[in-house]
Amino acid sequence: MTTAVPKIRVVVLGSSKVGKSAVTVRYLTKRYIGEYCSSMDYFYRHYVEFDTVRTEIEILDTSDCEKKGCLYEHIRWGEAFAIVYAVNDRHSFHEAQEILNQLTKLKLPSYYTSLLLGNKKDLDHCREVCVDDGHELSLKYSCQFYEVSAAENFAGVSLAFQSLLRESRSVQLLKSLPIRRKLGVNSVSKVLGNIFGKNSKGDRKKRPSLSI
Ligand SMILES: Nc1nc2c(ncn2[C@@H]2O[C@H](COP(=O)(O)OP(=O)(O)OP(=O)(O)O)[C@@H](O)[C@H]2O)c(=O)[nH]1
Repeated sequence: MTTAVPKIRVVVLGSSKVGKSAVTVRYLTKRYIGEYCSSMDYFYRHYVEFDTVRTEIEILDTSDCEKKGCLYEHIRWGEAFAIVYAVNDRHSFHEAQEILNQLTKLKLPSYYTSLLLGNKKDLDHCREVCVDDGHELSLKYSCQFYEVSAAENFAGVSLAFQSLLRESRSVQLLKSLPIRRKLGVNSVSKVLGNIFGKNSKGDRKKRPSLSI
């Protein structure tokens, strides 16, 4: 009997021209491509390995979905979300906040994971959004937060996507556990500890590796 390959559906959202395609392609290919055809959504399929388990990743890099009116559809489809803004564009930060707001309204109470990504960190000289604003917003919506530059390097972008995927995979594993009775607080902390790398005494275990 063949076991199904686990799958994570990722949606990349954000205002126009913040670098959604740039960060997505940087993550997938390590390359930076300056210009993309706007007004198109791009769909990618990609595989990563979590603790020797091959996982299929589907990434939807969206474009102008507020104007096209397909935000709702994209939010319904995805289970992990990267919300991108540009640090030199205050308006894009407000739009990111609006998307996080919509996510909360449309997705809860089902599980989803989200990542707030401040792109174009290299344009520090014309910054309109400070790091603290990003942190604050991520705390408000309980999402991960990274500032990156798709133009300048691969490492930051890769780390951000890996964290989002790892959290999403952990949530999937938790959901798939055959819980027949209510777990006590200790049991829940044990399960979380196993996934996030702590044992029940609070000692940190070696983090499982992720190769892409
Ligand atoms: N300086 C700088 N420019 C960037 C960076 N990332 C993307 N850009 C530039 O920003 C512009 C928009 O990038 P895209 O990746 O097309 O942005 P997008 O959000 O996918 O755009 P739409 O699909 O039209 O909404 C391009 O000119 C990129 O070269 C970055 O990290 N730093």
